Amino acid sequence: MQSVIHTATRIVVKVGSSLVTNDGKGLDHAALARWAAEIAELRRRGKQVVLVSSGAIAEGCQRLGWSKRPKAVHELQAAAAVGQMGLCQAYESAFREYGLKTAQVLLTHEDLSDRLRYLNARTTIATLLTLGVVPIINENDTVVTSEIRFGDNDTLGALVTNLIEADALVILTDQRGLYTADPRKQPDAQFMHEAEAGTPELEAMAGGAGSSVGTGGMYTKIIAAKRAARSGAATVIASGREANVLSRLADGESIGTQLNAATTRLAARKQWLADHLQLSGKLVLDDGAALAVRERGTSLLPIGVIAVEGSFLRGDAVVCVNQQGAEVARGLVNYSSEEARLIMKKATRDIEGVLGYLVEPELIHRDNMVTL
Ligand SMILES: Nc1ncnc2c1ncn2[C@@H]1O[C@H](COP(=O)(O)OP(=O)(O)O)[C@@H](O)[C@H]1O
Ligand SMILES: N[C@@H](CCC(=O)OP(=O)(O)O)C(=O)O
Repeated sequence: MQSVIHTATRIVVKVGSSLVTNDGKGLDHAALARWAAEIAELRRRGKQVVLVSSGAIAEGCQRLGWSKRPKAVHELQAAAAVGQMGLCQAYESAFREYGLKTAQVLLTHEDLSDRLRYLNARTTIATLLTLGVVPIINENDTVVTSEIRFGDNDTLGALVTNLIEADALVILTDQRGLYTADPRKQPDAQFMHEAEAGTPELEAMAGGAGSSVGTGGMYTKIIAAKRAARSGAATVIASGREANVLSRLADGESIGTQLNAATTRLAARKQWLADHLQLSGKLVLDDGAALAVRERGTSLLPIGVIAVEGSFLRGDAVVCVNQQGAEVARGLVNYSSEEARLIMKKATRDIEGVLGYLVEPELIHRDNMVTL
């Protein structure tokens, strides 16, 4: 089997607390340096990489001299705030060695469930990737309450994979990959090289949280793979201590456990936009725009829109129809209906003059649109 990472162009790499903090002993700078070197190598091969890193709470506890992870939420939040500083600093210097800039992105559940914030997060991360920056993502632990936390970063990694429509999620952990049972408890458990993500048999294989510093265990990794598969991404669970793990995966070497998505990315995205989004309005396209969007999959510019119907906000889903009323595409719109009415039929360069600001050059970016 050739690893999916060989052909993947956009990859989310998640590293867990136990790895990042050397089982809670403090930031493992040597490991961070290794991953930075590897991610730099992936970038050289033309791949875009987003890093989801845990470790803020564990590092914060270490810096505060707490030998045990506290139970109280406010203490966990304080520890995260202290530790996140250390994480950022360490990643920044590790990546600087390879001439790469990093960006800190802290997300909450609401950022991914609210459509406007979703669109903003998606656009910002895409922009960072285009600029050649490595986004380093963690949960914004300081402001979230226990009921709405992702809690473990496996879930966050999967949601980021969905958010940016990555081709693959790589979860680096302290085990070689997935076994038929927790190898800490059952030493005779069998190693699994490949499986389909999201099957009930797979969920049965994972015990609870494994290490004392991590929170998820293998169960959250399996659920993460199921979520990632919804946007058509495969998940690889592998050891972050394996030498050159990322570049070897990129060479196609089969390392760790690969959990494949049953659906393709394109099919998943069409399904998502077709099923789950309530349409808030309609844009009527002129013949040229309808043709360009449908045949060439281009972004929709304001100049190609001749009428705006309904009331919607930036980030809402709208339907695009041709002058005969036939549906051409659906997508997440960058401007509200009020703004869209002002800028329709206008060239992109005129948007700023009309509105006094430019949010995006397109009314709907091609990445946020599916043609039917
Ligand atoms: N079926 C399984 N295969 C492999 N590891 C498992 C399995 N079930 C439970 N585990 C445990 O999950 C742990 C990894 O999860 P966790 O400690 O949360 O890591 P991380 O901090 O990397 O997210 C392993 O050390 C292992 O003990
Ligand atoms: N946001 C938290 C991560 C939570 C956590 O422990 O995640 P993980 O180790 O991936 O199971 C932190 O930075 O400490």
